[in-house]
Amino acid sequence: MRTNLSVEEALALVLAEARPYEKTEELPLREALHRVLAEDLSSLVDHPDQDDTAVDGYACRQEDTLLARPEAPVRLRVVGESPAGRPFLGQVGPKEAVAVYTGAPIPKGADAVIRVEDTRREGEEVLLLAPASPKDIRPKGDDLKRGEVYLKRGDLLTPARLGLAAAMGHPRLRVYRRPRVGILTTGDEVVEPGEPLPYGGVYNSNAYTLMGLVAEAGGEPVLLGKAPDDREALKERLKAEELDLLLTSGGVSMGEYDVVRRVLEEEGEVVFWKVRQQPGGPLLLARHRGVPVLGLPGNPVSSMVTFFLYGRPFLFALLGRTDPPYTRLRATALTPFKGAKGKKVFRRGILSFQEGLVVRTTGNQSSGVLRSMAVGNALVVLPEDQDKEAGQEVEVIPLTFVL
Ligand SMILES: Nc1nc2c(c(=O)[nH]1)N[C@H]1C(S)=C(S)[C@@H](COP(=O)(O)OP(=O)(O)OC[C@H]3O[C@@H](n4cnc5c(N)ncnc54)[C@H](O)[C@@H]3O)O[C@H]1N2
Ligand code: MOO
Repeated sequence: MRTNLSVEEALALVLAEARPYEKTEELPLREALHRVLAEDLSSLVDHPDQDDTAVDGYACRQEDTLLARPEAPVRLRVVGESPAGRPFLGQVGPKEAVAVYTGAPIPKGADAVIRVEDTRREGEEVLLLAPASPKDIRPKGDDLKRGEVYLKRGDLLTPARLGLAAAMGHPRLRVYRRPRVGILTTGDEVVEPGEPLPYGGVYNSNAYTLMGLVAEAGGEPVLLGKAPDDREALKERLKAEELDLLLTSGGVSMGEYDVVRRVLEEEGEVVFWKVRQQPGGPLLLARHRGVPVLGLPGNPVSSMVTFFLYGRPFLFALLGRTDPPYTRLRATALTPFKGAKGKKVFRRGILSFQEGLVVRTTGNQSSGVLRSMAVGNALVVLPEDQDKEAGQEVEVIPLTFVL
């Protein structure tokens, strides 16, 4: 077992646990939002499927219209119309025009379009007050070319990408199944909200913060409740759930892991324990029957921060996601931030934009103060042995994308 690792060493070991993940399913478009594509997607069509018009107006031959001016309009005969969805199938000859509507194919023979605002209609004729031009023609394949790959395996299906998949003609998409992430609570003092709080008791908040973070990271949270006192019962429980990652909360500070630790020892191995960081110093990585286990420290802030910094990147790596698990920005500190000797520190801050990015502290930075995570929207990263004063630049990791 390794111990006292740097954040970077610990993250590398966690990511090394991400084995190729092959669990996929096919979903209709309407169910695929925020899932991750499991295959490259190429377009089944050209879009537009032929040259079409980007404006309402008249399609004609440019050479007929070159001299058109408001004082000397050019007169063309309107031989038909081509609304979107009902294309004009004839030919546009010299001195002829076809009324076209945005999205309609350009009829054969025409090579230019004039906007309706630059024309005057007189019965079967149209007067052009300016020359027609090809600039409002969208060439075939301008947006999508048949056979070309526009979405990649590992791409998160955002609303725009879901629309793009639809535009390419795909009714169903092969996506990764959400990795199943077990959340196991430990601690005799921990009780469920709704139960009476015993002397020295604490309500279980970690199960719910972790449930939310797992879902946000694309996983399927599997709430396993509190670790039973009985080793065999815990083994059966874990076997039945077929997990891709197991999170435990609490009981890691002095390596006393009770039932959980003994099950891990009997059926698995501990890869590392303790990282030079705060909060989250006592983080533990283990393996249990091929499933990586992150032993998250019980303090509410520590369990959230360690999941965000290690669990979330693990899930992204597992699915080969093309977007990063989090971003790093630089902001000006509005308040001082205290570092720690020999440890990388992650303070909670409120990040906002005031001519530039600025960040201020959420107040009490104790690992037991969950409010700091609820009020804050970013982690302020302090390298080992470094305090930051107000006015200095700091590294920040946004926790949400709403500032
Ligand atoms: N002698 C030492 N004591 C501690 C050390 C140390 O190095 N030496 N490390 C401290 C650090 S740092 C942390 S973080 C915590 C980690 O503790 P554990 O992972 O062992 O967690 P617990 O002791 O079980 O609980 C800590 C704290 O969190 C509360 N808790 C636990 N589970 C939940 C839950 N599901 N929901 C809400 N709150 C929970 C628990 O009541 C405790 O207050 O250890 C330090 N101690
Ligand atoms: O490292 Mo512990 O996570 O401060 O509270």
